[in-house]
Amino acid sequence: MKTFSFKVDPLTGEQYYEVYLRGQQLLTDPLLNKGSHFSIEERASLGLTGLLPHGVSSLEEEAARSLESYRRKPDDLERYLFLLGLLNRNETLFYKLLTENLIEMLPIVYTPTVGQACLLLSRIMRRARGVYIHPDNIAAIDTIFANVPLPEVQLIVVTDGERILGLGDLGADGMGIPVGKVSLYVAAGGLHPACCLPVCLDVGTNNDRLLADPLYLGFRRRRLEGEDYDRFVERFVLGVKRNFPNALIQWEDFAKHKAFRLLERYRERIPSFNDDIQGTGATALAALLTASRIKQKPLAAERVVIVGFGQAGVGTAKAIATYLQSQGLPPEEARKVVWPVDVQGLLCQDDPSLEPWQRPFARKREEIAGWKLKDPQKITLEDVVVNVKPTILVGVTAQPGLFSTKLLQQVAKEEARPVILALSNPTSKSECTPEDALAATGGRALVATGSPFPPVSLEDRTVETSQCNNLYVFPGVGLGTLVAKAPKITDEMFLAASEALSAMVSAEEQERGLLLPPLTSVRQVAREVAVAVAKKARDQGLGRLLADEEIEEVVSQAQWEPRFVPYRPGRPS
Ligand SMILES: NC(=O)C1=CN([C@@H]2O[C@H](COP(=O)(O)OP(=O)(O)OC[C@H]3O[C@@H](n4cnc5c(N)ncnc54)[C@H](O)[C@@H]3O)[C@@H](O)[C@H]2O)C=CC1
Ligand SMILES: CC(=O)C(=O)O
Ligand SMILES: [Mg+2]
Repeated sequence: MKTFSFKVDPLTGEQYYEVYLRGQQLLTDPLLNKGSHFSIEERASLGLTGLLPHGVSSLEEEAARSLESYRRKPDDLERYLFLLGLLNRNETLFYKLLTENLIEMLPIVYTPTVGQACLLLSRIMRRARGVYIHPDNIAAIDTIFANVPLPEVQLIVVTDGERILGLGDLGADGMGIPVGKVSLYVAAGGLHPACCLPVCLDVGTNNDRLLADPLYLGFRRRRLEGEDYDRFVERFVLGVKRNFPNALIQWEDFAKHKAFRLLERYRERIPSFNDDIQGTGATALAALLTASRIKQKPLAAERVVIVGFGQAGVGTAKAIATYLQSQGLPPEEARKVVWPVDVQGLLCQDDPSLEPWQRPFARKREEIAGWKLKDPQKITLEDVVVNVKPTILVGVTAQPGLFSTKLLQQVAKEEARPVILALSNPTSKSECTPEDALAATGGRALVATGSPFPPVSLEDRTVETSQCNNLYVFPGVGLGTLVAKAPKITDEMFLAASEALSAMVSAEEQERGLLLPPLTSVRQVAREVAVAVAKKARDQGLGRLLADEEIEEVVSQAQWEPRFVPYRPGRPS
């Protein structure tokens, strides 16, 4: 259902949209609606005469009006609803507002408020976005995709809602996450909103609260599992390949058992990646590379304890190992820098409950032979900290307060500049706050967190905390892969993303406590990451063979700025 086409006037070179909607229909189409910006000529030619007040506003004036309304909202959830309402009414205006007020609005459209919204989504949603695919409509997958009112889908963010941030199974209410991620693809990555599609694979939920809630809007059954689940996802992927042959798939917020399996099953078949595994790993590695510069100590010489060895934990471990191998370390040595901890404590090779993705990092029992342990059957996080003397501690468990003052003090006892990454989201799930980490380490820690935290005032200085969140990586990886037309996304492309990202942190920013570039530069970050990813793809023989300058040029050209273009009436061919 095409509603418009991009056009260029052959005589003047002017870009415009040929628009197929008229009147009220045009005003209710969020991609096309310009609100009070429609010119007098457009109002006449597109059936809008009399449907709008007299005044014609510039985009800047519309944005100023919206910002006033936004700031009148009493709380974050109301601000979220306002912004989502704007997105559903006038996308260009939404992105103008978001890009110009990113620091203020990011915590609303993304973590933490998006988590609060997902917990309530069936109760607060006013208009659905993207597509919902469930067992009762998967047979009509081609019809579902034909109903998508976008000219060409190139980017899909898909969830099945089973592990939404650290909040667990939220079923179809997890759709807030793909919607939020897509808004960053546009605001940071610069992808055009008309080519991004959020998708919910609503295969049911095992959340009893939702199943019992009469207002829950999702597929009210227990989750599809096993072969039925795999068949369902396969039908979705084949549908994507048939209908949107150039689209890239970003897997988001799946439960770990499915996430690892889907990543491996599809990564060679379709351009796709798992944001929680690979995007997080690449971002955490970038923060560690910056820390390594600050400490003037190579990453190979650090001892990294990763607590929570699921998607984000394994992704971070793999990113570290990939980097160290690129520096010449043999694979086994590279993996040994990481000490993996999960619910059972330190992961050891003789543990029969190890998951396949944990196994390569599990330690040999001989390595802990001399350790003093309270209970040799369970090597706790405290045991690991006392015996390994970590120089870097990474938390991805969704267990708030797991990094206690005592634990942090123990780390600081042995290391002058401990790196503490408390990456769990939303804010309420963080393993510790920057304030806790700095207080326990006498202000010596280099800290980053998954959700935003305010700066911490110490006696002699103020320390800022980077938000170490995959938002720094996924928009650029998506953009770079699409621009390169790469058929797959390799670990080396993610490594290139990490290196480009870390290289952007200036000495002055490092001085302020930042391990990643300031959030105000996310658009340049996406650009640099995209260029690095596209160059790496080319060097690996994937996708288009472009010179460096050509890659830089096509990435710049691909980044859309929120602005209105003129409309001319047309009929779909
Ligand atoms: N900052 C960022 O960019 C990202 C942050 N995250 C956050 O990280 C958290 C975990 O996400 P995933 O790794 O995707 O989940 P996951 O479910 O794949 O892994 C979490 C792991 O933590 C383990 N765990 C739970 N309690 C523990 C404890 N007390 N001690 C040790 N291990 C424990 C679980 O057994 C599981 O293996 C979530 O809060 C999520 O929001 C995830 C992706 C990106
Ligand atoms: C940031 C993110 O992807 C997560 O917390 O799941
Ligand atoms: Mg995620």
